[in-house]
Amino acid sequence: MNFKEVLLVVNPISGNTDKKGIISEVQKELEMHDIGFHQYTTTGENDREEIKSIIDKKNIDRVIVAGGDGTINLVAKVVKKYNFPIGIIPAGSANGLAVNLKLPDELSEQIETAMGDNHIDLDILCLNNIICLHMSDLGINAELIKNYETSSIRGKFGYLIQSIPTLIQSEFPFKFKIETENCSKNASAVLLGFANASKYGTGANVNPKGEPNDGIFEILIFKKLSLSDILKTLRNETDPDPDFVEIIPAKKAKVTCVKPVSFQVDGEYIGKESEIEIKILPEKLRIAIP
Ligand SMILES: Nc1ncnc2c1ncn2[C@@H]1O[C@H](COP(=O)(O)OP(=O)(O)OP(=O)(O)O)[C@@H](O)[C@H]1O
Repeated sequence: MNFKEVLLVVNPISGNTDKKGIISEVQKELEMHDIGFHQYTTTGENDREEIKSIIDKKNIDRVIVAGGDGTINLVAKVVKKYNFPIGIIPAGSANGLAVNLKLPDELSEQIETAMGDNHIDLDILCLNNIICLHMSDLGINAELIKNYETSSIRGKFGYLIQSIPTLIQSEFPFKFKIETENCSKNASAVLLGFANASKYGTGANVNPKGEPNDGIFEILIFKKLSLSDILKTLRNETDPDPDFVEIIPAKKAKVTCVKPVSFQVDGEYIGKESEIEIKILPEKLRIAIP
């Protein structure tokens, strides 16, 4: 192992699960290899500043994140300036990035991967100056996340409960103008996705050709809510019907909304937006993979 000091960043609320088992296993493994163990528990406030300060003061040379996509995104904002990889112990409600990176299900294998030498240099999308590692979207999914964040029930069940009022209240379809380096078009959609990977955290394979390290992102125009097509994506069928989802690869793009539309990045609700500028940052994020 070519690192000496590890910071474990733990989100205590993510996925509505207790993280004591993860913390003790990571600590045990590091002690066995004579590697320094440091822990930071997120509070939801000033986490970036606190993490940066620990990395600098303790000469941290690997960060392991135990949380969901929102926590990984938070850590990425700090760590992308440093040269070491981050390891991921998936511990969120829907671990979209972990699903796409095919991280193992067993904690012992997750720890082994997080401390291993294999890595991927992940593209980092930037949407209106907000970084995205996995999936962002405008429309009904962001409305669902907004309703989830204001409710008291966490975890997957919380999302399920919010899906019905979200469907009833939503004013879809939303109208957009999409401009990329290659095309300009108007679109009407239930959801307009910006994908740096192929799957949502549910495992729905909505962007079968998407790779997280190819220097390209995909704009996904979901034209209708179709249960049969959603089930096909969940069954991992890799040939989506163009009447359900149209996919536009791009290196940069601008999307203008006819009316402001709810917007989310890596599972965090941002707000209602009228215009989104999307590009890929020149720097990459190094993540340990199996
Ligand atoms: N101690 C804390 N108390 C409350 N919120 C926190 C705390 N630490 C982090 N957060 C919030 O957790 C969110 C990130 O959660 P993450 O996406 O990693 O997991 P998740 O299980 O997908 O989350 P959620 O249950 O919200 O879907 C951020 O909004 C962050 O502000």
